[in-house]
Amino acid sequence: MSDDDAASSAGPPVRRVSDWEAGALHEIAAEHGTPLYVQDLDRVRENCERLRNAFPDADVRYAVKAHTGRSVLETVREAGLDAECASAGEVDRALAAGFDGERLHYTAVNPPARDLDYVVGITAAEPAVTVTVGAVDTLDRLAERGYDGRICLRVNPGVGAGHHEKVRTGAAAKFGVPYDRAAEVARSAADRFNLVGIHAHAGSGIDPDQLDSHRELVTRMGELARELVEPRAETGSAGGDARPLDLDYVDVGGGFGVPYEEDAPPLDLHAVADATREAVGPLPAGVDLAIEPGRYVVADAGVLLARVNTVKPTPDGTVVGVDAGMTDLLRPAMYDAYHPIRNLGGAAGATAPDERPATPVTVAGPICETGDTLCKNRSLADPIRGDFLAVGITGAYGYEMANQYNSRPRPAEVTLDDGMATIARRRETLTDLTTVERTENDSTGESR
Ligand SMILES: Cc1ncc(COP(=O)(O)O)c(C=O)c1O
Ligand SMILES: N[C@@H](CCCC[NH3+])C(=O)O
Repeated sequence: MSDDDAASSAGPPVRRVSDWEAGALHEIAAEHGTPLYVQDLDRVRENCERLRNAFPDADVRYAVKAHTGRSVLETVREAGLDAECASAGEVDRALAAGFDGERLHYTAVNPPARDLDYVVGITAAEPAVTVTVGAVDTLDRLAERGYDGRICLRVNPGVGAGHHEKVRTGAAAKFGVPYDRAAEVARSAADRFNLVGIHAHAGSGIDPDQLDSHRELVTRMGELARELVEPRAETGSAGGDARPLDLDYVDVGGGFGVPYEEDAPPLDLHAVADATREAVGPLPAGVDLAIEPGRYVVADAGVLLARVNTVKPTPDGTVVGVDAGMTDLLRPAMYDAYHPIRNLGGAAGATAPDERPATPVTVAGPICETGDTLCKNRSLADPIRGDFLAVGITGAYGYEMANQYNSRPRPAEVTLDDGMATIARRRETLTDLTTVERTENDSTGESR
């Protein structure tokens, strides 16, 4: 089946910023103010369905870090996906959104003691939360806490991919046990814990031209799974240990890219799925394929609405000041990431944006940093003070990376469900900025 066929049941392969209904966004912005994230749960559902169509035989785990909002987690759970969590906080959110422990995978990267204590603690009540471990020290720290639950071994496959060097994890030494030690560490882990799987993740934002790296990673993981489950004596790990292990899955990570540029082609998910199955090769009986996409599920389900407050001609071109900046959407400042921007109009008495000339502009936020721009020298329908701008493809790693730098309260978020807008996360207030600070009457600061 091609992506076009799948589209009939799960919508088009990507939703562009031009596909959003301007009138509806105007109404939402007028009611809730800006900056404001809007997340469409119907689109999240479509994306889940598209993934399940493309990978019907795989366990699909949503990488919660992309968007942790409760209604998004509930939507993903109802769509039948499991959850991959990066911290105790994400596990807690997923449980609160109704995921059963057995549908949760906690990927522990240099985990703080507090996170391990939490997960070991809840495992008494939620026996099947799986902890994915990428270092022998982490195994030891779990054993010290009496953990005897499900373990997955994170492997560093030595091959990475992704939209920016800062998000290529597959070859970064921080992540996982080096590939050539993985079999030995897996066998010793199986002596102490219930080892159920192996895992690797190439990185985030894998575009069509990086599929070779994904393929290489998957090939290595398929080979490792066979070596562990169906060892031949001569392929035993160091010391000649060739005991067969009993694994449930090989998780080849997430990272499926979405097109941010207006003219970039969408990933052909069915081609990715075919390449994945071919690269992993024949898996031993009882071993399933697992994937853990985040961005693909939520990115094009979201837009960020901002309002133009300043239009300034300068010798370097027109600078359009808006009320959303790098504290609301960090990706352009952090990765030079491109997000499409559409002028929705709305300035009092002004003509509709499609009747205005296109002008090259830099869109800058309210933060006291030169890098606080959402785009540079981009052609937009001539912005006028009072217009609303829609910044597209912000549903993944948008609100999640928002912060309070410059003492700016985080923005609000509205979800759309069957077109109905509901406030999902209220706008922070100035009071929220200081709620964790010690006061004169509070000697420890810990009770608040
Ligand atoms: C371990 C792990 N799994 C899954 C993901 C999801 O990546 P993406 O949102 O690009 O699909 C990430 C993020 O890079 C990750 O670190
Ligand atoms: N935060 C990154 C993705 C990193 C995913 C975590 N490993 C982004 O916005 O593209």
